[in-house]
Amino acid sequence: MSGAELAETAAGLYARGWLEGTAGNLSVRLPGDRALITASGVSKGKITAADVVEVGIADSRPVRAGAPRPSAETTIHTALYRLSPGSHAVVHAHPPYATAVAILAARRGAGTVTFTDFEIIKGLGLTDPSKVVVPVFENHAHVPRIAGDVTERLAADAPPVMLIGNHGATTWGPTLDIARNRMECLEALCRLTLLVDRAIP
Ligand SMILES: CSC[C@@H](O)[C@@H](O)C(=O)COP(=O)(O)O
Ligand SMILES: [Zn+2]
Repeated sequence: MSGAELAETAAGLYARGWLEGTAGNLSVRLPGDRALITASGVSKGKITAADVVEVGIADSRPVRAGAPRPSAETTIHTALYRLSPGSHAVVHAHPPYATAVAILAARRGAGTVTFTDFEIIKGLGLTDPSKVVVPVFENHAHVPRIAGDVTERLAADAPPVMLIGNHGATTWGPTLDIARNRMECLEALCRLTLLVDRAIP
């Protein structure tokens, strides 16, 4: 896995309008309990090899001195790698429909959003694709607090997708392509739900 693969996937998501401004962050797991993550505050539409940072999964800190500042959401990525040893990539984006659902869920104080009987649920790779309960985490200003909530609340059998209230979505999986596909599936679920006006508690 390399910075070039992160850049290519990020550019694709940016082109879809899911990473406006400097929004979004992507990472891949590296050997040796490390991860390669996008730098903070740069346009993910045009990142280069200079805009990715190696961090430790245990401490979320850059491995090398003088590296660019890693994503502000590094602690969420590393929490997911610690919770899910089979996951090798994490994608965070602000896709419009998923973000709209995250806003509605936060307004209603909903800790989960349930999607039922959509064919696209199968794209999440669940054992039972008839229904998916997506956790919604509070968007604390201090991001490590969100990571703490993820560590505390994410069940062992949780789906590989989550929403952050008033903010966006994060997905993960065994490869970067799969984590990106899951983001597309979550966005489709949110779009369909808003189109047919169902599912939000
Ligand atoms: C455009 S502001 C968005 C940020 O606050 C954050 O939510 C985000 O997605 C990107 O943060 P970053 O630190 O660049 O990885
Ligand atoms: Zn974000």
